[in-house]
Amino acid sequence: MDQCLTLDQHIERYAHADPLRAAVGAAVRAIAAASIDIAELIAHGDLAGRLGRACGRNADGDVQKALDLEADALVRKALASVPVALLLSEESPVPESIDGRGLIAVAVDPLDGSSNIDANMCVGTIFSILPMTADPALAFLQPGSGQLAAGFVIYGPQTSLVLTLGDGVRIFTRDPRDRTFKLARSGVRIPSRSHEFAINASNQRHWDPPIRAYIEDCLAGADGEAAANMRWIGSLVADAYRILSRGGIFLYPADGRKGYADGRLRLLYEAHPMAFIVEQAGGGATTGAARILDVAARDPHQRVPLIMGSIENVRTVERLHLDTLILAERNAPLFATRGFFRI
Ligand SMILES: O=P(O)(O)OC[C@H]1O[C@](O)(COP(=O)(O)O)[C@@H](O)[C@@H]1O
Ligand SMILES: [Mg+2]
Ligand SMILES: [Mg+2]
Repeated sequence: MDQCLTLDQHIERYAHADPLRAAVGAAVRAIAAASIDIAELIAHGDLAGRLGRACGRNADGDVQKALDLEADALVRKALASVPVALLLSEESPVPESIDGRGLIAVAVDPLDGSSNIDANMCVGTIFSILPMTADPALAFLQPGSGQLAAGFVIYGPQTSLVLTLGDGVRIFTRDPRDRTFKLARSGVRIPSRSHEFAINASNQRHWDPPIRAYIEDCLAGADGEAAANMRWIGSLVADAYRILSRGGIFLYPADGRKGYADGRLRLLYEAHPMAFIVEQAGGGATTGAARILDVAARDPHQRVPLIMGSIENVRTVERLHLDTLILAERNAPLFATRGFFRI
């Protein structure tokens, strides 16, 4: 690993006189610069609880906090000087044109995990970069496999930027002394199997049979193994960072609640970039029935079930979904035995 390699130096090497790569690199640098401002805003302290104050609702109906809007403004300002053709933000109803000659389209979740702001817990910024299409209306309708780059910043005890440019995953950590990101880890790999799972268990009664069966077996200790450990932070960036560090599986499935037929997370600026990162680190990301990177959006704020992490765990969840389909076709009872592991 290159000791003390900065993000800027890494991007210079990557961009290397290629106009499309130069545009990608410029966008990553701009988002990284905005993220340093966001990190400082958060670290400055929130004495009056101002950052967590609700101030409206976004196009998707989610409550917007002051920090959601400030992060959005900072990212937007940083990208204004970059050749980005289209920008889609969680906080805007539709994609916006920025630079008619731009070569790339950027989707961004300026502030992920906003329910954690008041609790002084980790939040983040997530982004995905796609090549611009001849017809602008098609730019955000590409499958996730079309992404040129994806990343997220986690504002935690350390501020770190997790990045893939399609050649593995690197983690850069902010050095507060000179406001730069420096390479902390390269060639990040997710262990192929893990006993740690992350799901919002309060929704258990609404889950479909495959998810219910998987979690039941995690808790029971399937196949004579030790029972699994559970972690749920409620910030996708933090749950993803933990999985990149030590493995595990994250599940935000579809469930039976009104408005959750496709889960909670948004395809273009949450699931696609996370799936790209996780696959580049040797993990898997699925809806249960399809690889996330094969899914193309129908609309900008589309939601999608997201199950990602250690590849063997993800494959097990996929197998449970397939088994459900097969059993439904045969009209067979789903729970002949307690769990699907024993079908
Ligand atoms: O509150 P829930 O339903 O458990 O959802 C938590 C999930 O929602 C999110 O906060 C959604 O992201 P936003 O905060 O950007 O809307 C994820 O970070 C997290 O994984
Ligand atoms: Mg989010
Ligand atoms: Mg958000």
